[in-house]
Parts: sequence; C-alpha cells; structure tokens
Amino acid sequence: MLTLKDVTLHFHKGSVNEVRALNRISLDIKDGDFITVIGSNGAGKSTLLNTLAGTFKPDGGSITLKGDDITRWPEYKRARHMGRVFQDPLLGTCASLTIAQNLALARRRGSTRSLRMGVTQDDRNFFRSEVHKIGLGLESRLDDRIGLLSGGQRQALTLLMAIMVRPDILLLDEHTAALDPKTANSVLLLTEHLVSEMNLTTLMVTHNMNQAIKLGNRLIMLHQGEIIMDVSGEAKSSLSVNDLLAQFYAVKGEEFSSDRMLLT
Ligand SMILES: Nc1ncnc2c1ncn2[C@@H]1O[C@H](COP(=O)(O)OP(=O)(O)OP(=O)(O)O)[C@@H](O)[C@H]1O
Repeated sequence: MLTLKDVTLHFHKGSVNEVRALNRISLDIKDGDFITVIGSNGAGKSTLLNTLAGTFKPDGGSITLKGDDITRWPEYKRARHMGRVFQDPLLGTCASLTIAQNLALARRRGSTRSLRMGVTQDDRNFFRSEVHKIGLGLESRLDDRIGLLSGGQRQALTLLMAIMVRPDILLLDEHTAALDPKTANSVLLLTEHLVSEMNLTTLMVTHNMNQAIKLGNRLIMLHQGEIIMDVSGEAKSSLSVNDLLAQFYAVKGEEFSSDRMLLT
C-alpha cells in the first residue's frame, strides 16, 4: 500500500550541523496495518511521519503510495490521502471557528471547494451522528467555538476530522501525550475503536512502550534514523517492555535512552 525504499533525510546537509535523521529506511506498509512506532530520543520518529506527510522531502530514496511515486508530491497534494493528528491539541483545529465549521472544512478536504466553510443542513445531520460516535456529548454543541473546548475534546474532534474523508493512511504523532492520563486513555480507546471499525492503515508514534505493545498488529523501533526492530502478530503481542529493552541492547550494545519512555 505504502512503500518506503531507502529513504534518507539530512537536516543542514553539508554544514557542520548536519544531522542524518533518516538513514535508508525501507518499510512496506500493508493495507490495514496498525503500526506503533517507538524509539529513543531523536531517533527520527517525528521526521518519519513528517516525511510521509510531505512536510520534509527526503534527499534519497522513494515513497510509493498505491503504485504512485509520491516522493516529490507537495504536502497539500498528499493531504488528500493522509490524516494527521499531532501532539498539540491546538494544532488540529481552528479555535475561532465553531465545531460545525471545523468539521465542514474537514469534510471538504481534497474537494475543489475545500475552502468553503458554509455548513449545510445535510452537514449538520451528518456531523451530529459523527460527533455522537466520540461519546462526549458534543453533538449538541455544534455551534460552540472550538476554542471553548478542553484539550481532550479538541483532540477527539481532530481525530474525527482526520478520518472524516477516509485517508489512505492515518498518522498519529504522540497524539495523547499532552493530555492528562484519564483523557489520554479515553482518546486512545477512541483511536483503537475508530481504527478497527474503519480498518484504517495507521502509523502511531508513542513514547509508551506498553501502549506500543498492546495496540496495533505491528511495532517498529527506530534508532538513529534506522529501523532496528520490526515485529508483528503473535511475536509482537507476546512481547514485554523488558523484551524490548533487551532487544535494543542486543542490537545496539547500549542502554535505551528515552527518559519519557522509561518513566511511563
Ligand atoms: N527541523 C529540524 N532541523 C534540524 N534538525 C532536526 C529538525 N527536526 C529534527 N531534527 C533532528 O533530527 C533528529 C530526529 O529528530 P526527530 O524529532 O524525528 O526524533 P524523534 O524520534 O521524534 O525524537 P523525540 O522522541 O525525542 O521527540 C534529531 O537529531 C533532531 O534533533
């Protein structure tokens, strides 16, 4: 479905500050894969998602989506195929617009009239049933400005917006990390439910190793811009956090370094 072949990306190439953030990443993502992505500090997790979304262009290798070479496609063109949710709940929605206006923009994603944010009666009926799905009672508040909502409510709506026009791939970059534990858990349960109900191909970066083991059918670990572990199915679900740490040590000969991961 989505294939990366030898994808390499440097920041500040040719300068003393050069960083090789992705180093010949090859990955074959199958339709319906739900992949959790973990890795040490600065391993390249966000860079990988940004490179898939077209925010960064690789300086080597290729990215193919359903047979199309999208390596040089601009971000806006890829946005029709990809849904994204970032860590910061403020990034995915527009605070000064109402819930209905935000959802209307999401519903028109990829259409030629994508900048129209008028809300029709058909939109309202559709949004009421969609928003009902997230179970927060927001279907009766469609005309409230998004800026009035809590971080968890915004993040749940951002997720809904990201999948309103079915994306070929859903990219989640630590999308629950900025929420309090209880809210983070409900957004995570919602994620699991929607991804499985819609059988969405998903890549989810998390700093929580337990979450990475429990969710999805496949787990990859990045380190210094390389994939150093790729496990799926039974081998993944039977992993423990200690197994992950031991495998990291076996491959790299050093302790895993991510304060946030180890403290979770
Ligand atoms: N815009 C940028 N300009 C320069 N260097 C960058 C930029 N973005 C990331 N890097 C560097 O690229 C490497 C990979 O960073 P990235 O943010 O992808 O790591 P990460 O795995 O998401 O890390 P963390 O878990 O610590 O957030 C790091 O060395 C980082 O400092």
